[in-house]
This record gives sequence, structure tokens and C-alpha cells, in this order.
Amino acid sequence: MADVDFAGAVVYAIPMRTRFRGITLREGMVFQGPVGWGEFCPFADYDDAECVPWLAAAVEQATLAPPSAVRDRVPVNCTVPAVEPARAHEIVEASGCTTAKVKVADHPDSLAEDLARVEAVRSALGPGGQVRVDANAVWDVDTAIRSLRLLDRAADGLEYAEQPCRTLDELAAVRRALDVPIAADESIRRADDPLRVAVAGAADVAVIKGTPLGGVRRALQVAEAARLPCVVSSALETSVGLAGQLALAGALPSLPYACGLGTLSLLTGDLVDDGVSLRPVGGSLPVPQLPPSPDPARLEEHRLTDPARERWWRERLARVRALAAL
Ligand SMILES: O=C(O)CCC(=O)c1ccccc1C(=O)O
Ligand SMILES: [Mg+2]
Repeated sequence: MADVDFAGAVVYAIPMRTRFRGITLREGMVFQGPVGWGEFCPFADYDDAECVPWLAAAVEQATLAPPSAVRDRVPVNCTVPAVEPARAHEIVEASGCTTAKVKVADHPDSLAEDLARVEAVRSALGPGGQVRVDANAVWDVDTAIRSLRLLDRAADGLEYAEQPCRTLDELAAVRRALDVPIAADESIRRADDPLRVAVAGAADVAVIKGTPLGGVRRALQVAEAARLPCVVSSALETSVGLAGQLALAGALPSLPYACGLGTLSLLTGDLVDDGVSLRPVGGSLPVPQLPPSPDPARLEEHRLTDPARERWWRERLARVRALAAL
């Protein structure tokens, strides 16, 4: 990709407001192409091969215009990390969202805390809101069934449960045992071939994350192949990468659920100006025409300064570019 300024890529590091998915500092790179900026932000524990689609997504955004949108706003959920009930209540209230996604099973023996968090979220939303939970694939089938029965009751009805177990067979078993709808996330984005994963019997909802799936175009194909209602969700990007996820959500023919794109509030800062920052207002986000450009002062503020860490990112980008032939 001769037309992408990889040499001028900036490495950023933004602290998380609360630990999320084991992450306390969100790191990544942004670079500019002929169409705009792209963001390369695979999690630190991913090997080079798993980073290839993340790079493809960033390069796509920097070099190709987004697909045409069929809507100009996208309803979003607020994301509630594994926090105390009082904090969970505050997060939901401050978000302005009527749908909340609650992290559960964050550590062993978390059930009592999970139940209290889900109850607090329901009380913050009131009866008209929707509560979904995400267990990030950690339960076995029996634990999932037992926990989800109780969580469903504590939530006064769950909208769905995201990836309660690891495999599709396990998801199918949980789905057969319960009335709670099941959503597949890791089963799709970490599949060997996301285009071929037969998720339809194992889940009711497909979580589509454009960044790990290799970009907006590829994610639209995965969404079509899934043959299920889709929820677009973030990978904790700054507003630069979130813009691509909103382009994806804007282009999907059908979007029956709130999307997991209200995640900027999990970070303590952003790379773009407040006026174009993708923070939900009234429970929804706009579909931007083009990705917002980083603000130079914000870039400087969040620039990663540790030289060894910066080198790690630049070397990672070089290796992944070689692997991806980009
Ligand atoms: O879906 C959301 O509400 C926010 C995004 C989210 O939860 C997430 C973000 C980064 C990595 C993994 C996940 C996840 O869905 O487990
Ligand atoms: Mg998930």
C-alpha cells in the first residue's frame, strides 16, 4: 500500500476508565491514507496472524470510501464493565441509552456480583429498557444454564446472552435448554473462516465486529453469511476506528438491535476533537460521511512515549504488513 503513510503512523496509549477485558491501557496506531485515517489496534496478546484482519480494516478505512448508508443514526447500548452495582447504575444513567450490555463471569465465583450488577442495571433502565449480558466464552454448558436462569430472573428478562460458552455445540446446547436468546461473538470473529461458520443453529443473534473481521466490506459479507439478525460491536477503538464500525452499522440492510458502539466512555480520552468525537447522544450515534481525522493536540497528548514500547508497535506493524502483503 504505497499510498498509506505507514512511516508517519502515530502510536497512542489511552488509559481505560475501568479495567475491561483485562486491559487498563488501550494502545494502537493511526495512519493516514488518501481517503482518511485508519486505526490499527489489535490487543497486545494477539499473535501476528490474528492481527492481519485488523490491519486490513485500518488500510481499508484509509484508502476506500465507506459503503453507502441506509440510515444516518445507529442506536447503541452502553457497556457496563465488571463494576460494583452503584457504579453500574451510574454508568447506565449517565449513558442516556435504553439498552445496556453487562459484563459477567469476569472472574471465578462472580455469580453473586453478576446478579447484583444486573439488578442495578435493570433498576437504572426501568422496565422499558433492555439488558443483555456477555460472558466472553468462559462458562461450561451447565454453568451457563444455571447462571443464565438466575441472571434472567435478576434482569427481569434478558434481551440475550452473548457468547456464554466457547464452542458452537455448547452454544446450541444452552440455547436448547433456555428461553434466553443467544448471541455469538467470539464464535464468529475468532473463527478460522468467519464466512463459513454455521452459527445459525447455535445462536439467535450474530455479533459483527468489523475491525477483527478485516473491514467493513468483509464484515458485510460475514453478516450476510450468518443469516441472523446482526449487532455491530466495537473493539474499543478511538473515534477513528469507531467511524468504520458506524459505517458498517449504517450499511447493514437490517439493524433490529442496539449496537455495541458506545465504548468511547470506557476510555479516558480520544484522538479527535470533541465536536466529532463519537460519544452517544440520546442513546444513538451518527453515521459519519468519512472517518474523523485525529486532532494534532490530542494526538500529541496521547502519543505513546516509552521508546521500547513504541518500537514494539512499529515492529509489529512491519511484521503484520509483511504477512498481509499490505
Ligand atoms: O459490545 C459492546 O457493548 C462493547 C464491545 C465489547 O464488549 C468488546 C470490546 C472489545 C473486545 C471484546 C468485546 C466483547 O464483546 O466481548
Ligand atoms: Mg462479546
